Amino acid sequence: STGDNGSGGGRFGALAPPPITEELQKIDVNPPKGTRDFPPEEMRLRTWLFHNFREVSRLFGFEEVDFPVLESEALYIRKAGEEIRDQLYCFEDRGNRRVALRPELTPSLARLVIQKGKSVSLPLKWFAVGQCWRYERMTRGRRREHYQWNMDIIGVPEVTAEAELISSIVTFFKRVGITASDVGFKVSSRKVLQEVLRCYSVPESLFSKVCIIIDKIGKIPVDEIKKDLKSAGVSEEAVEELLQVLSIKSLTKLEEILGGAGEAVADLKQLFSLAEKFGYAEWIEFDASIVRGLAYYTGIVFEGFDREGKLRAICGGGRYDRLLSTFGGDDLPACGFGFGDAVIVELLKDRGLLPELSLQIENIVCALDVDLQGAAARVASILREKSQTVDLVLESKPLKWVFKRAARINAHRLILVGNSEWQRGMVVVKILSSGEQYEVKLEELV
Ligand SMILES: OCc1cccc(Br)n1
Repeated sequence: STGDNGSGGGRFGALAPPPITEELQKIDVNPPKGTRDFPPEEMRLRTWLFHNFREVSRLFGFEEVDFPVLESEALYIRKAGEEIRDQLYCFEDRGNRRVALRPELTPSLARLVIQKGKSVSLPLKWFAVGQCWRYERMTRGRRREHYQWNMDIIGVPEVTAEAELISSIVTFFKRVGITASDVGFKVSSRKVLQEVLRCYSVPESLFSKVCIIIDKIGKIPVDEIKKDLKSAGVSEEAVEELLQVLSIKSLTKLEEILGGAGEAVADLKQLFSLAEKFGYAEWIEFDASIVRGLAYYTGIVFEGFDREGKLRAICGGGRYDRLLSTFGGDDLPACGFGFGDAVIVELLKDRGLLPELSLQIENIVCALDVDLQGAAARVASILREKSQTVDLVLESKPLKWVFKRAARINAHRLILVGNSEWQRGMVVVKILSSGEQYEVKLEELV
């Protein structure tokens, strides 16, 4: 015997340690800052949204892909001073590897395309719906995760690829009831910037950095933009000309300034012509100030905006013909877009377009006697084998409870398994909307 009388005193009385009681700390039941739970109602809306993303991607002949949420940090280390770099959710794993929660999907797609190499035939039309992360100081109260729908076309140098992508987003908007009077696309090309910078002999090596600075137009004072451009190495004269050109909102005016020989004007004219053919010309407008905030864009860029000007950009994308070579691969023409799951829901709410999504269950099955629980389970299985949805009451409950649950889950009918009926191979069916009630043979239950 240990002489321990269980009082915690033990043989040596006071010397023994006190009994260890599990300190039950109440954990914080909220999700981490900037992240969301998706309880059933929110999950139904998310499923509806993603279903529309996937349906449009299917209509356009795109194949679904996905990648790890965790990627090598190296995929996102670009020296152009992007916001996405400053907000990288990165850390060193237990193998001392620098890793990051993906802030976007395009670099993963580029990595997979390189990995696949010649084993895939071009053009590739891939889409993904994936959670992306950023570590932003919560002072701005913004989220740290969102789900992005991406569609990408790899291997098509022509502007038809960008036109097709914009068409897919317009198709999505129309599916969910959004019209050209609700949203539009601002379209430009980074080649506009490139041609202006070349006129002032600004080195190509500054191109990405200048784009990232220009993308801050409207977000920080213009004097800061000018200061940043000059400290990046752009001459005062080039800065003034650049800002002038970026204020242009007409393609005709742009052609007057840049001339009609450059690729920028040619690409944009072709895109607007294709928009007419696709039937979405009323959705797009030229705006030279659009450059987007990712360093790797090289040509056409676009962003979806709400015409009331209340929300941040709904989606954005463009051409990125040089991304693969930054990962050591052979360059391939590429373009794509990202479409977040949060701003669109705010827009749908604003426009009264959120769908009515409630749980719909065809049958609630209940045993009227505890000895008939097995019989009720059998009825449930028979109905499920006929692809009928069944909520099986799993415990002995008063009928009042069953009717309340039936109402809560929007059950269409109540199947009651009672002794006298079961003895005759029957069950009772009650149509809950009408109150109609009848007996039916088990084998005839449909
Ligand atoms: O829109 C850029 C972005 C990237 C990751 C997570 C969130 Br929220 N937002």
